[in-house]
Amino acid sequence: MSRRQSADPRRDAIAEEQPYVSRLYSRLDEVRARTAQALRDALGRDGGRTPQALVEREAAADEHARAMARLDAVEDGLCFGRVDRVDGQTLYIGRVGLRDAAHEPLLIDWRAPAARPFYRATPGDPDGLARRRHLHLRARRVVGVEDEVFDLDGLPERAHATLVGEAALLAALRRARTGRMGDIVATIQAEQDRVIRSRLQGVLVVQGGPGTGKTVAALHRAAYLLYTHRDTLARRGVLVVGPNATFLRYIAHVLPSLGETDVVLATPGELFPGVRATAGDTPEAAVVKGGLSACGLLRAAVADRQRVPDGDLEVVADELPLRVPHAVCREARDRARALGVPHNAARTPYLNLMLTALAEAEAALLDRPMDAEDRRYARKALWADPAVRAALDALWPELTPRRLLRELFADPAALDRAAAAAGLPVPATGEALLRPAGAPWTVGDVPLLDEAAELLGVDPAPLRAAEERAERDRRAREAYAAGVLMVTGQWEEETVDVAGLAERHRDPGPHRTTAERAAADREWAYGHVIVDEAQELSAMAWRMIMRRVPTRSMTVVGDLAQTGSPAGVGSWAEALGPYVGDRWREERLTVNYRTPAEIMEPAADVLRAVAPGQEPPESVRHGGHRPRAARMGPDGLPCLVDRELHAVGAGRLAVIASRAWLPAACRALPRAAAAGLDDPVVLLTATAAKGLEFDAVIVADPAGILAESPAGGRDLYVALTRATRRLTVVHDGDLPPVLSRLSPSPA
Ligand SMILES: Nc1ncnc2c1ncn2[C@@H]1O[C@H](COP(=O)(O)OP(=O)(O)OP(=O)(O)O)[C@@H](O)[C@H]1O
Repeated sequence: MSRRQSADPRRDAIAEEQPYVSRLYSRLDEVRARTAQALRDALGRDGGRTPQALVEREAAADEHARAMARLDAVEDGLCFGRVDRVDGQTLYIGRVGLRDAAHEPLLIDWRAPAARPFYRATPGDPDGLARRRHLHLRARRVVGVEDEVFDLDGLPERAHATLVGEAALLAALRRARTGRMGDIVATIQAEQDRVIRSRLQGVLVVQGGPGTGKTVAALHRAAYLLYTHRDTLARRGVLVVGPNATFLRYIAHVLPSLGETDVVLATPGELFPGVRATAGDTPEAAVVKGGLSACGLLRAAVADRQRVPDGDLEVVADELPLRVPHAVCREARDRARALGVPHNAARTPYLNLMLTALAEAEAALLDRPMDAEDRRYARKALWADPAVRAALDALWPELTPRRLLRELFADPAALDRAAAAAGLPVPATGEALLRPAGAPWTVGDVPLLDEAAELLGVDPAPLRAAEERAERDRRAREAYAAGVLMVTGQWEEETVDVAGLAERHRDPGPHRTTAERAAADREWAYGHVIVDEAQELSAMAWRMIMRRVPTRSMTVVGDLAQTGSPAGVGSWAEALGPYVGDRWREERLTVNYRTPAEIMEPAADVLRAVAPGQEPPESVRHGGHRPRAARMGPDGLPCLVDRELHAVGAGRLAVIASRAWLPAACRALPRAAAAGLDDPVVLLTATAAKGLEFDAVIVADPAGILAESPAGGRDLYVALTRATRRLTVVHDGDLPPVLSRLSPSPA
């Protein structure tokens, strides 16, 4: 280098990097301009006026628009790393891959194999690197660099040898929270990188304590898989399942910031198209609905809708009193059941048998012989009679999943019959499930709706409506095409046919992305499914999710020590065994990036009490504010909130309260009660706080949280581990013994 070295090597390094970074941004601008032009061309293209051509144009424009969005997403922090290999090669690592005009790589996408050593190299195993450099950019300017030199001879044995880019990592962790999760491309750690780059096939379980980066690593894995297997996954889509809408909003920004927008994010309550369930169940109902014995309950409930009249079937049709003997009705039902097809599919054969029996009763009454043609006609005429239709509908109705469940849960006698047939306790099962017919759908209902859809078969109503619509459209197109041929004088030409011309004018509907199509289709098979907070899922929810991914290509993320749902799983083997046996692999994340060691101490006491076998994760950060306990009632909260807010400056604060304190806390903090995650202060229950984090946390009424559910201890563990900087526990009675480490101080 010809430039003279100054006394400040860091400034020299910044000056050394700026020209290369500027070149990267110039190249990014060129690629953007090219993509914008391609988008304009696609929009302006006149490929003909047929609907097909319009859709093709829309699809091409959509592709370019996405590429544009991807390029826009990488503006901030385009390049964040550089590696100098021992073989003399230097590579720059960034959010996207860029090549120069001669196709030589300028910037390596963080997901490319060549970027791997940037994340994996440690002093103990430098993976071919002589040096790793972290670059910090602000608005296209290099403002900081930080080097790790893998000079093994010069390095002592260090306990933190597993941390990658420690200073950059700590700087990232010290930043105030914004209410939204951010990406971590610049500071992914080696154990997280193993999760992110694990192969697509099979089930990967990521088990780790709070704050170990399970969620953020899983989202980077989605981006990595989409990059590495774009062909398969762009076609089939990726589904990310998260526990609730607040959590999905919290993580929603991560994938777009990595340039990936085509992923379906859904809660378990949204996995049945057309239903958005948010209501919870009582613990008793959650246990009944979540256990696999709910399958037997639903099977019995469907069988209960395939009825035989108490005596003979008697119907007055067209003023004739018709009678079908009880035994014939029973035989018709048993024969339809024996077909072994779903309820709605077996209805047509059942109706045919019953209409034939009624037609024969009619013929006998009129003393009229009947041939096959007469029988067909008589069946049709009988089916048109409202009295006949009502009688047969009552015996074998056409059912949708919603109707089956709504009517079952509102009918105590039907619940008892189904529970008894399924070998479940009577009347306890019915008492747990009974509710008014108009009650909203609960999250626990959704896997049951899905199960019911399997038992009932295709919902015939929308199918019939779609068929009728398609037929109407076809006739309209043919009439239009015939008109065109008349006007153009081609009517007589044999080479032009009306149906063919009509087909060319078929409107295939608006272009929809894979994610949109997948989210609307219950039977969509995703290319990969990521399940976060997976410990909360019931056995029935697992059944539903497994239907969405027949290839079993999945990432299952969770912490068994944080299970709050009474229907949640006890072990990963229990959850996954029924679907993949023992063919799943596990990665463990062991380092806590969120909670400082001082806050983890009382949390670890709680963990030892509620989950003795589980180890708390090791905190990266030490030496922060010591957590404390304060005796006060809900009316002391506003003052404490003000003090804590002042202490965290621009950061975010959460009050996590027991359900017992919630009404009074809402009155004391009305703004926080109505707030979202973007607001400075938010009031939540421990269940709602799962997966989230805040600079400061006030845990209100720990004794209440402990007492409120069988999983109260785990809920308290979740609440205590949400803080990145400050934790205060407030209580009006005695502090629970498990928190005795927190010395009470006057409020
Ligand atoms: N390598 C990293 N670099 C920078 N920040 C990180 C890194 N890994 C994790 N974090 C940060 O640590 C915090 C915790 O991550 P995350 O929410 O993914 O943890 P989790 O294991 O899902 O926690 P929980 O089980 O409590 O939901 C987040 O703010 C995340 O951005």
